[in-house]
Amino acid sequence: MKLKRSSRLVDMTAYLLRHPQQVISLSYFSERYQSAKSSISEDLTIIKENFESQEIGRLQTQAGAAGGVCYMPYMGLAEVERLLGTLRQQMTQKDRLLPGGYLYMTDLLGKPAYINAIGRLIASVFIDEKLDAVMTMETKGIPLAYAVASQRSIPVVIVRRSSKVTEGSTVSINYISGSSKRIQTMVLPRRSLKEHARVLIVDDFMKAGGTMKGMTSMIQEFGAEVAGMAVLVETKEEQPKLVDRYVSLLKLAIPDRQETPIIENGNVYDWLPKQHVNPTNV
Ligand SMILES: O=P(O)(O)OC[C@H]1C[C@H](OP(=O)(O)OP(=O)(O)O)[C@H](O)[C@@H]1O
Repeated sequence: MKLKRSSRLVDMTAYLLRHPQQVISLSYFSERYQSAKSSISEDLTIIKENFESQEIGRLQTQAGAAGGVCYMPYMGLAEVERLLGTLRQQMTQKDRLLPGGYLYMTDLLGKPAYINAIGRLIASVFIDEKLDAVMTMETKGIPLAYAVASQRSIPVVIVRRSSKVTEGSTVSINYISGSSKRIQTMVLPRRSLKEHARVLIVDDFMKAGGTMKGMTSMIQEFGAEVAGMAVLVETKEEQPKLVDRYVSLLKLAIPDRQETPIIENGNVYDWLPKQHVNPTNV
């Protein structure tokens, strides 16, 4: 389709936003818009400058025959602070505290606006990491895993508590879930991960870290690698956790006999890549 530059810029931007982390050749855009590569290159420079000034993401150019341009989403610091502030405000409600030191978050995990923003933030933290898959443990971590994976155009791998005849042969490991101090089982179909795959593990909540530790063991069973670990909320108690070097967006503290949870920022600011300057007020 032959478009004038302003329409080309809108269509190209929409195309890039719909194909995160995918290398798109200049030839593709040149044919799509029936325009010279030099015009396309100028267009991409305009988009890149706007993406970066508006903190929407990076537009990386890759040289060579298989080269092209790749949109890598990231969330700017101002948006990070707004998102964490909103989540803290939503979670600091008296009736969210559950027996056993849990926090009711299912309503928040079910809101696309929240879960997609949380996915974009976690993807921002790992923007410089090569990732082949996102792993989570059924059930509440699943929306979060898809939100992160969609920012990187990579698959989600869901670990279950028991094997299903509909998933073929499986690998099964036992782990101690710190929450319940009981030996539990994790199961993953053999087809899920290739050797040397780099896997980001995400979950909605971390108490003792046993579930996260179990998933790292599962990844090792497949000869794959843990590229990182991220949770939406960790508990301030149950320290030290059974894993270290994980990212947490928020931290739950439960003061004695107080019914209202205290929600603080987790360690995410320590993990944000260099283009985010750490705020002074956290
Ligand atoms: O750090 P740990 O002590 O291992 O606990 C974290 C677990 C517990 C909880 O899952 P559940 O609520 O048990 O299960 P589901 O997500 O299926 O509701 C949460 O989603 C993490 O997976």
